[in-house]
Amino acid sequence: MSTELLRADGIGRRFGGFVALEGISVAFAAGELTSIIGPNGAGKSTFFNILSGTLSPSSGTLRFKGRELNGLPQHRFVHQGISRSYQITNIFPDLSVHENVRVAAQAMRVSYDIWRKRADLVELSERADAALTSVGLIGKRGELAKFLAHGQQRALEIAIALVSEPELLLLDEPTAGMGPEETKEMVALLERLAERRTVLLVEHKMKMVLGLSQRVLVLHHGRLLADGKPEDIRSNPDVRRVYLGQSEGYG
Ligand SMILES: Nc1ncnc2c1ncn2[C@@H]1O[C@H](COP(=O)(O)OP(=O)(O)OP(=O)(O)O)[C@@H](O)[C@H]1O
Repeated sequence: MSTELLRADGIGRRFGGFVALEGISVAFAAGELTSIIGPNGAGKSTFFNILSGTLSPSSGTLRFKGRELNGLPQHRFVHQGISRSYQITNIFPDLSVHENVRVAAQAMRVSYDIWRKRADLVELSERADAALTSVGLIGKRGELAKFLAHGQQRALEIAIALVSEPELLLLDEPTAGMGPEETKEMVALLERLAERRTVLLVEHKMKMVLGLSQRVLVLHHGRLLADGKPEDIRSNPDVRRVYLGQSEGYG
């Protein structure tokens, strides 16, 4: 039987008088790779931001391994075991690849001790390298981040999210801006990452999502339109209707 990791109950979000999300109830099992899709403006980012602690819900409850998360700041989500990547590049271009991840590891520390022992710094460095190995960037550790190709920069963002060793990894459009070749490499990376942890991602590329995910949630107008295995989503008439006329078809 699969263990429930994250549970959202009746999640809603308003922006002024506008209802961006309403009544979303969904539970995520440990070990699954789930994708959230939906047409533009469906509420994907809003929901993703709520699940990662970047945004508070206006209503509803969020629980991680049974513990309520509502009201916790985002760094506490990270300490609970939930880590996210950012779609907007969140890296320091003039730092090396390794330094980018090490800085993230350092920032995770609850308190900063200026008399930190050398052993601690070595440990941070090793953690950074382990995260870089996980995303296939260890060979680039000494390069300045700004010289990485776009796909490699996206992989670096994921390494930054991985350095806290999260149980739940949330990825915001990991293949955004990528061509077919880079997308293929990212999909292979996501598959590898999902072997050892629970992954939840927001994506626009429907064909890729259906090939990669074990489960797909479809949002539409701030509500959960469909929730199921890729094959069920592919044949779901409601999903087909909302995607009709969109440039990103089923492929
Ligand atoms: N800070 C905000 N203030 C006001 N309205 C917002 C805010 N953030 C999102 N919205 C509105 O909420 C709705 C859902 O937005 P959201 O960004 O979550 O959709 P999305 O599915 O991620 O869209 P896209 O695929 O275009 O990124 C949209 O109508 C958007 O205009």
